[in-house]
Formats: sequence, structure tokens, C-alpha cells
Amino acid sequence: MSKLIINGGKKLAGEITIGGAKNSTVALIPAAILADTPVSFDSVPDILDVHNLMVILESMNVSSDFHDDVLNIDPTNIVEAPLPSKAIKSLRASYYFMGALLGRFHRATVSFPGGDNIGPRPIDQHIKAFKALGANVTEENGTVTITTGEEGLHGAQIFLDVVSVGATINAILAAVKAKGTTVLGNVAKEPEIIDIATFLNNMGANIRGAGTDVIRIEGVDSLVAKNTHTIIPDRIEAGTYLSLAAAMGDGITVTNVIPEHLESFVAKLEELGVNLQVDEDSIFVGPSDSLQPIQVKTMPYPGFATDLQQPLTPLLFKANGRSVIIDTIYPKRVKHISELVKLGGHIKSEDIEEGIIAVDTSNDLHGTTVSAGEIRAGASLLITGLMADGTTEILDADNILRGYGSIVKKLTAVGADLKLVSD
Ligand SMILES: CC(=O)N[C@H]1[C@@H](OP(=O)(O)OP(=O)(O)OC[C@H]2O[C@@H](n3ccc(=O)[nH]c3=O)[C@H](O)[C@@H]2O)O[C@H](CO)[C@@H](O)[C@@H]1O
Ligand SMILES: C=C(OP(=O)(O)O)C(=O)O
Repeated sequence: MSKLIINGGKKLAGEITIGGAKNSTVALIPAAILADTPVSFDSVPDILDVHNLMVILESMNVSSDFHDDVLNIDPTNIVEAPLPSKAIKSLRASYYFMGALLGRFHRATVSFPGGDNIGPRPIDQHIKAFKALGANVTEENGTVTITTGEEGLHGAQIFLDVVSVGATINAILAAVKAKGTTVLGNVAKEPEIIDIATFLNNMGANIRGAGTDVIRIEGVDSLVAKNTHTIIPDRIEAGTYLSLAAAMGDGITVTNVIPEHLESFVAKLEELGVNLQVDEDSIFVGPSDSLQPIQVKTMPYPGFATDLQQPLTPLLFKANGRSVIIDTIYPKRVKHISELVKLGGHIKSEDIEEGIIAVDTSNDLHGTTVSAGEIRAGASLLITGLMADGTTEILDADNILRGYGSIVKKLTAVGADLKLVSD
């Protein structure tokens, strides 16, 4: 595990360019094994999740190379093989190999995924979808085995009980080559889901309605890549840097953003009183004098993203009074609280069952040693470390590197003083 060492308290100015979306990329890579040809992605973020997914691909004899934002994957010589459990456990999205392997081989054996430790993360809706498509699913010692009869998977009507990004994408991956029509109801509407559908449709899939509540899929026999797929910008990385820009910026432009994907976040920045200007594909944040406390409730897209509640928190320390965050998606997503307190943050969990967090004005932030319990907890420590006087050491920084590419380079370019030390 690496650590980040930050000398905080410096005003930042300049430009930060956002990379491709982690949550698209980590689904697109497993989706690539459905293709009958090599595939190519660009705007790929240089994050640990990508490198771990490449290790998983290699175990199936799927070659991949990654240079300068471009990832080429050749699944044409794919074989069925046990997947490396260390890599599988290192990220959440390894569960997409369930849907992708089912689509490719009509069977899959995948151990339970890892990913961020943010409270219970069941996959019952994924399994419900696989079963509805005709699969048998068994689970033993943390491994999920999915099989089908000779006839393979067939289309089905599936209504999700819970709006789930992962279950929506996994059902698409399994259904895209199933026989007949699948109708998925009560699905998630995140932009990353549209990105996956666009990639698959450009290869000949027939997926309609991504981005709405209902997705219809006509199964096809073959998927053939004809061009490079450019991954959409990461709205969570963008929100993280916007929060930092509002807290410590002396004029920062965040570029390569799709502002429509950030509407709920930008609305909260405006409510706080942040001075910003939204342009076609960039957002400028100027210095802001006085900030008002706000209430934030996380919701499925287009609501306020759970992945942005922790990155927004350090900015709330600057507001004039108590702000309240309610995380309805992951009420137990509180790994940042004890660490922020060590940095001088006035923050507490008011009700762990309901996910209610109170954040008070904190004018005495000071550096110390803290630990990044998960990716977005880490992002909140990174921002707070940059705001705090003195030196902050963030241990377990690999959790941050799971989803933030080139952080030292991006932050140094705007005047931050930080370095990454590998153990
Ligand atoms: C790789 C990826 O894209 N990760 C994102 C994805 O995670 P992930 O896809 O795992 O999250 P879901 O959208 O599935 O979870 C949403 C809610 O549904 C519940 N649930 C989910 C599945 C299921 O079978 N049963 C069930 O009860 C979860 O516990 C949670 O309360 O969406 C989350 C919610 O926006 C984000 O925080 C993650 O960054
Ligand atoms: C929870 C997250 O990631 P994952 O689902 O990949 O663990 C996140 O990106 O905030």
C-alpha cells in the first residue's frame, strides 16, 4: 500500500483535466470479452482498477495493452479459466465478469467481488436477473457458479426491486446475446449505463432505452468492433476537483466534463454560494468568500451521487454553520469521519442507520497521519489535507488510486505540494 504526503494550506490555480469515467471503464473492460474481434478504448483512466482488470483478462488468455489513455483488448483467443482471486477481490466491478462470461460461454464461476468497504453490498438483484434469463445460480464459500442448459440464455421480463447500477449493467451483459427479447424495468439511469449500451450497440447489439427506467434488448449472435470507443468523462472525479477548487482555489478550470452529468452537484455548489461558471465542456470555479450551510441527500442518478458526499464534505467545513448529509444509498459510508476528526474536522455521524452526518464549520484544520478506508473517504482526506496547515500523511492511498488517475501530476500542476510514496 502506498501513502500520500501532502504539505497543505497552499492556494491552487490553473486547469485540471478529467479522465474517463471509472465506473464506465470497469464495465467496458469485462464487456469487451463479448466481442468477436479486438476492441479499443480511449480516454481510459490510469487507475488501479484498470490494471487489476487487465490481470483478470490475462488469466483468460485475453491480451491487453494500455498506453497514453488507449487500451486495446483482444478477446479472440479467450479460454475459460479460474479467475485470480486477489485481483477479483481488489475491485467491485469484477462482478461484471458474471454477466460477460454468461453472455460469452453460457456459464461463469466468479468469487464474490471486493471494492469499497461502504457497508452491505448485496448482489441479489444481479442473481435475480441471471435466473430470469434462464441461468442456475449456486453460491458456495464465497464463489458464485452460474450455469445454463444446452439452450443457453433466453430473453425475459425483469423488474428490479432495487435501482442498481451493477445489476442493470450485469443484466445487459448477460442479455445482449441471449435468444429473444429482454425487458428490464426499474433500472438505473446513470450516464455510465448509456456508455456501456453505446459501446455494445456500436458493435451490433440492439439495446434501447439506456438512460431511462426501461431498457429493451433484442439478443444478437455476434458483436464486432468497428471503431475505438471513447469513454465518457468521470463525473465523480470532476465533482471531487470542483469541491477542491471551491475550497482552495484561486481560479481553477475543470475541463473535459459533461455539465449535464453534474447538475445535482453543481446545484449544491451554487446553494453553498460557490462562485462558478459552467461552459460547454468545462467549469470554472473562482474564489468564494462566504459559504452557507446546506442539506444533501444522496439518491440514484440524476440525484446527488453517494460517491460525491465524502468529496463534498471538506468544503462544508468552510460553510458558516451546520450542514447535514443523508446518504440513502450507503448509510454506513462513514469511514472518513474518524479520520477527518483527526485533521481537525467538526463532523459526526448523527444516525448510522439512516446515514445522517452533521458537518460543522471547521477553521482549525491541521495535518496529521490518517488512513484512506475506501476511495471516496480517501478523496475527502486528500482535499482536507490540501486545506489543512502542515503535513498530512494518508496511509492506504491505494484505495484512492483505485479511481483517481495521475493525482500527483494533476494536483502539482495547479500548485499543490504532494508526493506519493510506494511501500
Ligand atoms: C463499479 C460501480 O459502478 N460502482 C458504483 C455502483 O456500485 P454498485 O453497482 O455496486 O451499486 P448499486 O447501484 O448496485 O447499489 C445501489 C443500492 O442498491 C443496493 N443493492 C444493489 C444490488 C443488489 O443486488 N441489491 C441491493 O440491495 C445496494 O446495497 C445499494 O444500497 O453504484 C454505486 C451507487 O451509485 C456507486 O457508489 C459505485 O461507485
Ligand atoms: C464505491 C465506489 O466504487 P466501487 O463500486 O468500485 O467499490 C466508488 O467509486 O465510490
